[in-house]
Amino acid sequence: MLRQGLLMARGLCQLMSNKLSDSLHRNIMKHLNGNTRSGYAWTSLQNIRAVTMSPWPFTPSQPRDYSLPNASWSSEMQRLYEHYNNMCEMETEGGKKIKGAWRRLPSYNRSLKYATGGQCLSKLLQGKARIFTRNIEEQGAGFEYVVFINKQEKTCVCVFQAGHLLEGPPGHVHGGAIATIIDSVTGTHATYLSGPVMTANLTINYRSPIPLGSVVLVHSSLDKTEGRKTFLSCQVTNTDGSKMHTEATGLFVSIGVGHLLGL
Ligand SMILES: CCCCCCCC/C=C\CCCCCCCC(=O)SCCNC(=O)CCNC(=O)[C@H](O)C(C)(C)COP(=O)(O)OP(=O)(O)OC[C@H]1O[C@@H](n2cnc3c(N)ncnc32)[C@H](O)[C@@H]1OP(=O)(O)O
Repeated sequence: MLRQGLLMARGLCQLMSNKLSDSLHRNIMKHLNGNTRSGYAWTSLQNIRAVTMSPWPFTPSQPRDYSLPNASWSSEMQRLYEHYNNMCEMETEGGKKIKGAWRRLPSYNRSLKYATGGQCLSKLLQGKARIFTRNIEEQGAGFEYVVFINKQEKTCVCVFQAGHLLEGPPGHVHGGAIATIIDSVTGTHATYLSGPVMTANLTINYRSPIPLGSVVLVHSSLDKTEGRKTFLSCQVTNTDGSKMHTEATGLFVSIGVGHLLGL
């Protein structure tokens, strides 16, 4: 089972390798080609692909990239998206690459078929597994967010608009939803830095409530790495940075394919 998982993961990575050259992909390939401690390529794979990935392993059509603007995005959300997007590496019409420190991470709503769904689910339900933050179909109702990574500074920022289905205290965002976006952003950041990881510890201080429907920034930065451990800090602020909503620290431990396959 482990060998099969590794072979499928490696096959998929190779399919993508012509078009993928970022460090996240290199990180995953390094792990797949290395020992079994970190030999799988779950959700990270589709999250690093932009529009051109082919062939897609689930459906004949391209999957939706949830990190792109949609009609539910407020003008503030759109403005911040453009702000960071304008600092990303870009290709001009002449095919020339303009360097930018930032990179937008595409985001899809499911993991790789062979590495998701959970051993406790029937085959039918395994196919229905969806990423927690991307499973509300109504645009704007749940988590609207886009993640940008700064390769040079090893930092990460997420522009997050919290929809009406994330209510906790009246008119404000649920603490669990805040924890979810923090876990997702820092988990993605840790994966980008260290390859496949799982959250071992997340410590959260809620400083001020986040109004439902507002846009906030989720900043993640690397504190240190120690062997298999990646330590990150995270702050959630309003969009001009004048108000601290939430502070967190996270520990992410590098894992191998066997960990998720129950081996
Ligand atoms: C995260 C990946 C994201 C991928 C993103 C891809 C791109 C984006 C795609 C889609 C976006 C979605 C993003 C979602 C993100 C969500 C992430 C989650 O929510 S993960 C689910 C919740 N977490 C669990 O369920 C773990 C459960 N725990 C475990 O499985 C194990 O405990 C594990 C793997 C964490 C460690 O187990 P061991 O057996 O491999 O290793 P041992 O020896 O126990 O620990 C290694 C070192 O870490 C320390 N350690 C472990 N746990 C610790 C803790 N809680 N506090 C402090 N230190 C701890 C230990 O003391 C040890 O340190 P010494 O090497 O001796 O120095």
